[in-house]
Amino acid sequence: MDSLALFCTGALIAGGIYWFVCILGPAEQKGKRAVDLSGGSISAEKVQDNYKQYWSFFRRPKEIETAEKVPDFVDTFYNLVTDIYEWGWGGIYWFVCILGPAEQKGKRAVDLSGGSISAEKVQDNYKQYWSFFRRPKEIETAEKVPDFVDTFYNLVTDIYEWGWGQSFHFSPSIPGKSHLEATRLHEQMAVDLINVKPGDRILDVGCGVGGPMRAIAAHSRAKVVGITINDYQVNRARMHNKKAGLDSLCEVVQGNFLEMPFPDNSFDGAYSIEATCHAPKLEEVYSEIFRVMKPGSLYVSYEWVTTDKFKSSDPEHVEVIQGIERGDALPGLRNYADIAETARKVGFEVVKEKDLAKPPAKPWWTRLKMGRIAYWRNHIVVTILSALGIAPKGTVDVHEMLFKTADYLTRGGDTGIFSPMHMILCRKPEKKTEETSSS
Ligand SMILES: C=C(CC[C@@H](C)[C@H]1CC[C@H]2C3=CC[C@H]4[C@H](C)[C@@H](O)CC[C@]4(C)[C@H]3CC[C@]12C)C(C)C
Ligand SMILES: C[S@@+](CC[C@H](N)C(=O)[O-])C[C@H]1O[C@@H](n2cnc3c(N)ncnc32)[C@H](O)[C@@H]1O
Repeated sequence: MDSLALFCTGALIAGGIYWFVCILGPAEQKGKRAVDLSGGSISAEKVQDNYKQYWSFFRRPKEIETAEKVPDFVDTFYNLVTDIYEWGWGGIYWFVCILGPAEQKGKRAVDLSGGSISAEKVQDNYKQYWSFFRRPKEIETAEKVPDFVDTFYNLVTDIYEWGWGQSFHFSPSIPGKSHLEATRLHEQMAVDLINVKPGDRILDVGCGVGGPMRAIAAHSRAKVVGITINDYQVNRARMHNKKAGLDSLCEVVQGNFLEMPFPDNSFDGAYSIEATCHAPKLEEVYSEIFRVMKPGSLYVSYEWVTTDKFKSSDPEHVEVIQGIERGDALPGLRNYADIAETARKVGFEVVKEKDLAKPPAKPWWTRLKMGRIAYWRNHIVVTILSALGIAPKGTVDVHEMLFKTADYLTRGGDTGIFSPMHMILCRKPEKKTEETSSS
């Protein structure tokens, strides 16, 4: 059996088991399960008799003469069928919800698109993306990176939202807490670190569709301005902000974080969550952030890095890191030691630095591992939707790329050679120091 056939068979078996379990599982969130089917208010041992009576009464509806008996038999009918209806419709509803929202009001599989790329160009754009990022170490034309990152987010934004939620980042698992709660705590920690007050204006560098921005605005009551290179994300983020009733606190701007459309010294604080890793040179984005921050204000970043366990002489380490780079549009992962050095170089004081992935924190990658069955199911859904012409051609390739990337990320976590949450907290000094003003 070749690998494609093996993959399809595996996917079908996994999908079948999952679906079987879920037919027997909840119809809606807390709905009706097949194992709970009953005879309504008829006791279990009388269901068969009641069915026979019902059937002999309604078998020939045209001949029903005793009209006053009808309501009673209608009642019997509903006792017999209510659970089956609930289960059956629930099953259909549930299937739609497999195709449905990741979070409460998220993205449905039938709405998967190529972002701002028209459906017929998705496959070509994927090929262009892939030929650019296939060998990240060889990327020489750094100025092309933001364009390709933009293409990447056109291709993946809907899949991320559908399969992950509105926050495009990781967070350490927290026993007893859901992914969503752990995500929120990780986001709130960022804004707590930069000491902002209600009404302050802060910057979200690389804001995605704004999951963190909304959580941070709601938690701190600060006004958050987010910037993303991707136009499609701007529209999604604005739509979500409005739906969440947070549009008075959250603003979203399309732009390149290497040349931001904001005046000098205009923000009371800034943060970036797993976004600056897309910059070809960290120094360029850090110096832009430094420029727009007010003197004395704080900036926190969660950076993607290779850790002290990474050995460039180990081919397996290199394979994992390159796999992460190409599946995540990264022009080259940085080593953790470069982060603080770059921050200082652009003029920041480094207040604190800590890898939030290190124990006692619980693994951030368990969510990826646990999601594997869902990825197979998603793969089947995407393949079917794409074959039916509902999802753009190319969506299957993008999904497959993400599938592989999830595996590299998990290996990066398991081996400890990679962290997506190397935290650095920096202050812009009140006055420029001698050293930075002369350099
Ligand atoms: C910070 C970045 C993104 C980090 C994560 C949010 C995403 C990295 C890999 C993504 C995913 C991998 C597998 C997908 C799966 C196959 C699909 O069925 C559903 C979506 C995934 C789980 C997807 C979700 C987002 C990620 C976890 C980078 C880009 C700097
Ligand atoms: C992995 S997402 C993280 C989004 C968000 N911080 C979150 O956690 O949900 C990275 C974000 O960085 C943005 N980005 C990457 N390169 C950029 C650039 N040059 N200018 C502006 N935004 C950029 C992407 O558009 C995307 O929104």
